Amino acid sequence: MATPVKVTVTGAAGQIGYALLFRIASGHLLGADVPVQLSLLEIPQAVKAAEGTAMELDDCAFPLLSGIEITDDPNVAFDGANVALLVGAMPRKAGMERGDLLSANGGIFGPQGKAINDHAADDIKVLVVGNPANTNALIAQRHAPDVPAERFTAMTRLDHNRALSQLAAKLQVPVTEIKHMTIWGNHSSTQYPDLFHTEVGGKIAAEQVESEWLRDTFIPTVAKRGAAIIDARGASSAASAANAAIDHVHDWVNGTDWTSAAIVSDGSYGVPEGIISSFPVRAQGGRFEIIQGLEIDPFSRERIDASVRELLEERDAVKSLGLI
Ligand SMILES: NC(=O)c1ccc[n+]([C@@H]2O[C@H](COP(=O)([O-])OP(=O)(O)OC[C@H]3O[C@@H](n4cnc5c(N)ncnc54)[C@H](O)[C@@H]3O)[C@@H](O)[C@H]2O)c1
Ligand SMILES: O=C(O)C[C@H](O)C(=O)O
Repeated sequence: MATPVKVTVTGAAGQIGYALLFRIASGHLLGADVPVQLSLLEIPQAVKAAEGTAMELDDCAFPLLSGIEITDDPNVAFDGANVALLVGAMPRKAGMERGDLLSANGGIFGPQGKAINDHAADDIKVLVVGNPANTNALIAQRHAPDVPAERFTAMTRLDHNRALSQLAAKLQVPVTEIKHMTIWGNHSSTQYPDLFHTEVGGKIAAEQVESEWLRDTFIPTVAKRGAAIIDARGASSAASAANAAIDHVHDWVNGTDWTSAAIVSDGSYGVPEGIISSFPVRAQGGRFEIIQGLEIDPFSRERIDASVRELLEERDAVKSLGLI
């Protein structure tokens, strides 16, 4: 068998962790022929619960799972890691915005970024799920000067999938007929799900829906879906978040011609260089690249700029907290 790929999952005993680990171990993250070594990072109080999940993973006898290690030490957890899923962080409660979690969660990501810098494998790929995901990814990236910045990403794939599903329901088409969906900006209520480049049946989606629906229903439904889930479930999204994390890494590694991911900006589309913002991306040879050359209409420009402004405010807030 090939050498196993080491996948480190933080917050392994949490609700996303529980929905994620079994799918990684069964081959959905990297492919049905890629053996996986799992490394679970938890805080000391939750190590026992992570051990319980590991017992269940053992009991599945997954052919691709070559081993599981569990630790509360980031230096051990990230040692030799090829893929790191940074999930461990507090979820928001009803009435909070994700940005309200910055001071509670920001402190987690500096030490983890440094541990990745010092111990991870040369090909490390990092996906930050813990909220506020974009800015936590920025914190981690800034603590890892030896790792190429492009390896730090944050998750907007859940927003992308939500947008696909809402549009498919509206137009009564299968999600597979929708091409070129894009989420711009922050994984927050300012995000901009863009239907002006999305195509359904080869035609622009924005031209197939009423402009009021696009503005007053579609955008807010997608952008506030996380809060609606918390309201309905009494807990933040877990299985759909785990599914999106699988999609993000799977496509990053195996390639895609178009999806959404929050990656370090190179200044494209007027998004200031260095912040981690969602773009339309393709993946090729294990690298994301921003899809270039899209025309941005004034309606879209205003919304992209608003979300980017929020990212700049979050960056300045973590600067003043001494986190970057
Ligand atoms: N980007 C997205 O689309 C998206 C979607 C859903 C949830 N989230 C976020 O993901 C995070 C996790 O959500 P959840 O529902 O699994 O929460 P949860 O509370 O069920 O689990 C979080 C786990 O993280 C662990 N943890 C806390 N600090 C840690 C640290 N320093 N190192 C390792 N583990 C640590 C906790 O012990 C806990 O087991 C939250 O911040 C949530 O808001 C993001
Ligand atoms: O909304 C949240 O706080 C959880 C997560 O980010 C989501 O989008 O479901």
